[in-house]
Amino acid sequence: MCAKYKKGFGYKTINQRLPVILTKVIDQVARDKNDIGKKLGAGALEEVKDVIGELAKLKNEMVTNKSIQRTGSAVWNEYLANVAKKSFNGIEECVRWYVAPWLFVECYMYHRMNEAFRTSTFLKTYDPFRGQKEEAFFESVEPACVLGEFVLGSKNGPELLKTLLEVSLWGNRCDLSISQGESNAQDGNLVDQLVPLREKILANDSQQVWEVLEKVRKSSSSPRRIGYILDNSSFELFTDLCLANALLESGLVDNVDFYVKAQPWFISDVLVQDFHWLLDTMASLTDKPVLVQLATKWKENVQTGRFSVVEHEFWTYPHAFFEMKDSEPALYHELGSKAFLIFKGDLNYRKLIFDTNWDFETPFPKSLLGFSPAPLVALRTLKADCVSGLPAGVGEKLSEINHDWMNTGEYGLIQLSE
Ligand SMILES: O=P(O)(O)OC[C@H]1O[C@](O)(CO)[C@@H](O)[C@@H]1O
Ligand SMILES: [Mn+2]
Repeated sequence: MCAKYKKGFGYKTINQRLPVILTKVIDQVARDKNDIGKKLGAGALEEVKDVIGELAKLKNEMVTNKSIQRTGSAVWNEYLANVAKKSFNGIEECVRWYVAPWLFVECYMYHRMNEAFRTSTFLKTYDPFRGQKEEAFFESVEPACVLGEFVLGSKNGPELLKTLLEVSLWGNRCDLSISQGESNAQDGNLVDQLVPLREKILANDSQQVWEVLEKVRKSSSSPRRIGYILDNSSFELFTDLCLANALLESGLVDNVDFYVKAQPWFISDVLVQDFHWLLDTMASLTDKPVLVQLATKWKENVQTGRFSVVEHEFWTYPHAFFEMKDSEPALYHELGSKAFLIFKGDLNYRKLIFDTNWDFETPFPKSLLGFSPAPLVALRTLKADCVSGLPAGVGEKLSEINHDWMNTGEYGLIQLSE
């Protein structure tokens, strides 16, 4: 899929969404300029100007449909060469913003943005999205308290697990990329919304997920460790922690390894510091005892290693996941050592199914193209126009009602591949 078809979501993304997102990054850096200068001195101030120049250049390349440029990253250059080889007779110059695969181009924008920061001296670890992520959590403190009370007051077992799979799924509606950085917090009590939302789950394997996890619980291999490939910070991360908490406390698994991005990504994606920020912030909200209680528990899990946070550059590469086995065999092997994997969100889903226009009814495991390090579940609200594994007729019916149904975040999936 690429951005050349004006009716597709790819076109809208390259033509409207990404320029807005990048402009906001430039504005943010410009706003932070004086602070950075005051804190770090004149050298830093000069550098901020250079970074803004780089970002403006990037925006110009995007809106004028220039060729995708090589960068300082061998991995990205090799991927670009392969895209050229596969679709453009090897001519890299022909790989332009509107004709290159959409997934590649969208990731490339964030890669180039990060390169501008990372190659600087003073702004190496600057995260232009930090403020938005933090604000998003403060906007969802009330729904988080309600959910926290629910989690603490519930009995472990299949019902709670299935409920929390849905909670974590709908947490994925709160990403800041779909809203181009505008506030997109959880609205109201999510637990109460679950029943009416259920009809929006187009494929729901939560019972089978429970059965697979029961097998994990009974298995002799110890410790029973799962990998949780996270997506967004703030309320979504809170829902993920609630699910992980239930997995531990029900005795289904012993350890949860959370995989996070190593660079600011798609605005709201979790970085290591976002993970710890959330726990520290919850612990500091003394007028919200339920959040303090959960933070204490989860910090203890981090200290004892029952929770761990792992960053890996692969999650900010352009590769589809079926390519991981060859391009990042060590990570594939590492995921293969887990008893179960949870993949969150739209971008991870697109990478799982190679961002391909599958027939709606193609079985989900088949659309993973051989990616199968361990049994896995995808929890994803649909925010891009690709999907697989739908029951007969469902996709066709929804297309008749609203041609944009795959891009709105209104529908969800809980899909298992054993
Ligand atoms: O945070 P998520 O669920 O991966 O969504 C990321 C965003 O990227 C996209 O996949 C592509 O732009 C959107 O559809 C979505 O807004
Ligand atoms: Mn995201």
